[in-house]
Amino acid sequence: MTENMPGLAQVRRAIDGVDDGLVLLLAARSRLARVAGRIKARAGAGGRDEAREQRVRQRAASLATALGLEPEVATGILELAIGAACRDQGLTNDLDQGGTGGSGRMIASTMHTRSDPTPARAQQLLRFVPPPRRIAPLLRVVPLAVQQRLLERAMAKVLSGPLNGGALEFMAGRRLGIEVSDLALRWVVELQGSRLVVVDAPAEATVRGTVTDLLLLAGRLEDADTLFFQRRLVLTGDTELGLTARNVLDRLPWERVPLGLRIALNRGARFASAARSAHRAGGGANT
Ligand SMILES: C=C(O[C@@H]1C=C(C(=O)O)C=C[C@H]1O)C(=O)O
Repeated sequence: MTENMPGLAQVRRAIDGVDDGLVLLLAARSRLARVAGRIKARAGAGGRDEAREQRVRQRAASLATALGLEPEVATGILELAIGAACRDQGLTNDLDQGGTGGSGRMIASTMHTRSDPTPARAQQLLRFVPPPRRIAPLLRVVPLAVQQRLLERAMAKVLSGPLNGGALEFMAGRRLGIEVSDLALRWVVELQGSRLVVVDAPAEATVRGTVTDLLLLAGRLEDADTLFFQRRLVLTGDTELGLTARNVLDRLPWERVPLGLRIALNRGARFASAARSAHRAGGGANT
């Protein structure tokens, strides 16, 4: 059938050549990463370098955009390459409890869940977990005041360091919206004194995302840049306020968040993400 299309065979041969080149380049990258790993190990500084990984992703996304390629194509391939390089160096994706990285932060990578595949049986069971949009109507029976109090308490816990250290001063009198799209939840928070409170007023800037992506961000399993690049988190309204808030959250001293909460967020995010993958694999959409 394809032989009837003039020129197609030649173009496909050229595509094959490019694909071979891609694989060759990936093999070369893998060798170089191994050398980097050895150099770091010799210097006694083995471990993942989150900031470096972030720069790698950002460079690829910018170059791809400049070349008219979807940035996700480049970052997706690099994400796989970085994950493989880390596994090659024997680096794990687990919670960083102040170990090798030096920064004490947990490693953020989209590979966390993918490099730790969910066993087939668990995958089947996860499909029975209702997707968030089906849980949304149930949440509506939770009184608004209760929801607000829970959110205020969670923010006070997670953000106690920046709140007491004055890092959130820029939020004084400003109103930031948080929208969990698939749960149909929406809050507007404002800094009053040293407390973030939920208010009943329009937001100046809003961050919107699914519960799974927001949990992945809060649990540091994915970083804000990746989520914004991939438009899984969307910022609307006053961009400056939104970006400042995002940057502060990005620099959040994770090691100061109570360990129990860190683990709960991490587990919750992994669970939500695994359930989403199971739904997608099962043909579910928008979960
Ligand atoms: C290769 C290195 O090790 C890891 C792998 C990276 C990569 O594949 O680009 C980047 C940072 C490190 O987490 C390195 O430190 O450069």
